[in-house]
This record gives sequence, structure tokens and C-alpha cells, in this order.
Amino acid sequence: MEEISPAGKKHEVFTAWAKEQGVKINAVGPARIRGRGLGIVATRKIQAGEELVKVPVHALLTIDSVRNDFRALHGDITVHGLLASFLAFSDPEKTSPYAAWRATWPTFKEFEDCMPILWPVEVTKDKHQDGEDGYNFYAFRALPPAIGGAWGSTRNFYIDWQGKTGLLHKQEEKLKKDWTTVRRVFPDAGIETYTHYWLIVNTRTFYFMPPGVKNEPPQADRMALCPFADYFNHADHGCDVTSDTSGFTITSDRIYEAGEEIYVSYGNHSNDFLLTEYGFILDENRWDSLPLDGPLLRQIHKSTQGRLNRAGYLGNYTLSREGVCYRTQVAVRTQTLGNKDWRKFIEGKENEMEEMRDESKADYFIAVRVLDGYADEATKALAGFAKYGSAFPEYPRSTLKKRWMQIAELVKEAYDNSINDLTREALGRFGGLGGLGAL
Ligand SMILES: C[S@@+](CC[C@H](N)C(=O)[O-])C[C@H]1O[C@@H](n2cnc3c(N)ncnc32)[C@H](O)[C@@H]1O
Repeated sequence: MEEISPAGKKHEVFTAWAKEQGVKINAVGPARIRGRGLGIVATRKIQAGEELVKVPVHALLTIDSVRNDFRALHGDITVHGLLASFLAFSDPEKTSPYAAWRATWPTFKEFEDCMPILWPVEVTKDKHQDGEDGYNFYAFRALPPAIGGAWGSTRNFYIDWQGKTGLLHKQEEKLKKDWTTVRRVFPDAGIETYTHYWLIVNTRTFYFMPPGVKNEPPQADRMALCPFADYFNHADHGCDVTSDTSGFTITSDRIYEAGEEIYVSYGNHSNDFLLTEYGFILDENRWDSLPLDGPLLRQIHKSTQGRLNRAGYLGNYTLSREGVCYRTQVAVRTQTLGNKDWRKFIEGKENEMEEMRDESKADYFIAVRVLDGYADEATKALAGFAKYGSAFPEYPRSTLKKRWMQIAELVKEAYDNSINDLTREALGRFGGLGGLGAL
């Protein structure tokens, strides 16, 4: 059972305020939950299908809560950037109605602990060291490939894999762009205050389509801060969240015992995504996956990548517990089949015999050229934590170490679940897999 304690006075004040705004709260309340800040718990036994929280549209904080003159000052800015600017720098009178709510949000210090974007460079940048023969090679990369956007475990071979598409880099760019606009409007404003509210918006908004909008705003701009509902923590299974022109409704998905924590799901996110965007990872995550573009694309000639592109299969390759995704299977077969047979494969026209032969070759490639590299990366990172980890603050150290262990585990499970017996036997004869064997 989780370690749960009372939320405290300011949360009681806010809950009363939320009710005054028309938020309906049934059989749930906020509580402090170890390792998760605040969360929502059942105050009595709850049946499946009970409406737990209803937030009316007029209680939401959206782009419509920001006055036109304040909006106009910013010109072309994302809704995310504008809401953060409104909370951080608008006339205090405009945001004072939200004072009781704001008091319940995390502090900047709390974000500094958990959000990778605020972690010190010792954690986020690669460590390099000089080899005996003059090569400078990376010694330890603490960030997982999906977050750091880099891959490459052997000396002499350093690949800035997804390069600018790493999750952290993308987030930094978004913040930088918004801040550039806001700084023009408020030249004396501090970046720390802005970043604080930008992260509040990042971690607490719900996807919301404003009622009566004529031109659909881009998906990333459909954001709403949702009083009280923003206490819900995330799990890979959770209560149903629905929205319509009247607002948001959260309905229980199953029976809950009194005192039990109740979750919603923020989406089908991998742990790397959750860590970057929300500052935590789950122990159990059915959506967990690893990107494979780095290890795979570096093995595929540019002209073949062109062929994949034309067929609609270039990039976005992933690995889950069950094995590699279908897109990866297609990409791998550019290496194991001739062009004609590759076509047959994507058109589903192989006969049984061809399928069997083809699967063995593809499995072998996946095991040796893809999974083994990932396993190797995880083994090296874990060794790096043993050597350099003590210099890190506690939360990044324990979280990243755990994440790398999950990565190693996931690669191993993918291997066990997807590589066929024949291939395993063959690999066994060659002494097993280097990196995988070590896990
Ligand atoms: C919408 S808020 C939820 C309420 C939040 N826990 C609080 O204290 O106000 C989202 C934030 O809650 C935390 N969180 C959500 N789900 C979590 C989980 N399963 N484990 C740990 N932290 C979680 C993360 O810090 C995330 O950025």
C-alpha cells in the first residue's frame, strides 16, 4: 500500500474554492502520496462507473481566460507559451482569482529535482575521456537514447543518433522559442519564473477542444488547466476522462477501496516520454517502448533509406516487450531480402516456406545487429552509474539508473518473446549474444 498522508490546509482551502467554481467532487479528495507529490484518493468505497469529478468549462483556465490585449502583446506564440506568460507576468489582479489554486502547484525547486530539462549538465551531458591512443571517446551517457537523442557505445563510433529529435532537445527548443517571444514583451522578466510556469502548464494541462471554435487550433494548442482534476496522477490504466462543451468528467473505471489512489492515464506514453515531460517513470508501463531509429538506420544505406521512404516505412521504429514493431520488420528485410522478395514481404505474398526462411534471417539480424547493441548500451550505462553516479543528485541518479535497468529488461524480454528457437540455437552455437548475455 502506498504511503499516504493528509494533503494539508492549502489543499483544503483550494478544494473549497474549486467547489465554489462549480467543480463537482464525489467520493474523492487530494492526499499526499510518497514519491508522487499530491494525488487523488477514494474517501469511501467507489463502484465502477461513478462520476468522480466534473469540471465545468467556465472553471477551466484556457486561452479564453487570457485577455485579448495581453494576447496581442505576444504576437505569434504557442498557447503553452502564452498561458505560461499569463501566469508568470500578467497583472497580478488578473491571476489573483486563481491564488488558492496556484498555491497547490509544485515549486520551482520541486521541478529542479524531477524534470530533466532542469538537471545539471553533469547529468545531461556525455562524459568523455581520452583513450591511451589519443582517441577521445564517450565514457558514460546517463540519459537514455530516446531522451538524450544520442547513441553509440563503442569508441571510434559516436553517433548523434536522433540528433535534434531527442525528446529533451525538442522540449528545450520549444521553451527557448516561447521565452524569446516573452522576453521581448517583458524585458525585465526572469527566465526562472517563466520556466516555472511553463513547466506548470507542461505537466498539468489536459487536452481540450474549446467549445464553438471555428478554425481547429493545432493539436498542441488545445490546452486547458483543469482545477482539481490536475491532482490526478498517471498510470497506464486509469479512470475515463471525457470532455465536451460542458467541460471535463472523470469517471471511475473499476471498484476502488476507501483510501486507494485513483489515477487517470495521460496517454500511451513510454517511460522516456514520461520522464522528459512529467518528471517520473512508472514501474509497470504497458506502453513502454524504445526507439530503434538510431541503431537501425545507421546500418541501412542512404539509397535503401530512400526506398523505405517511398514505401512509407522510413523511421519511427520501436521495440516493445513483444519484440520489434512491423515497421522495423520491414526495414530489417531490406537487409535480409532481395528487392523482389522485400516487395513480396510488404505485400504479404510470401508462401509458408519463404516466410519461415525469411523470419529466421530477420530474427538473426534483429538479435545480433539491433538488440545486442541496445543491451550493450544498457550494460555500459549501468557500469557508468557505478563509476560516476555518486556525483549526481539523488533523484536523477536513482531514476536514470532504474530506467537503464528497465531498458536492459525490456531488451531481454523482447529477445525472449520474439526471437525464434532456431535462431536462438544458432546464436547459442556462436557463444550467445555479447551484450544480452551479460544482462
Ligand atoms: C497533473 S500533475 C498531478 C498532481 C501532482 N502529483 C501534484 O503533486 O500536484 C502531474 C505531475 O504529477 C506527478 N506524477 C503523476 N503521475 C505520477 C506517477 N505515477 N508517479 C510519480 N509522479 C507522478 C509528476 O510530477 C507529474 O508531473
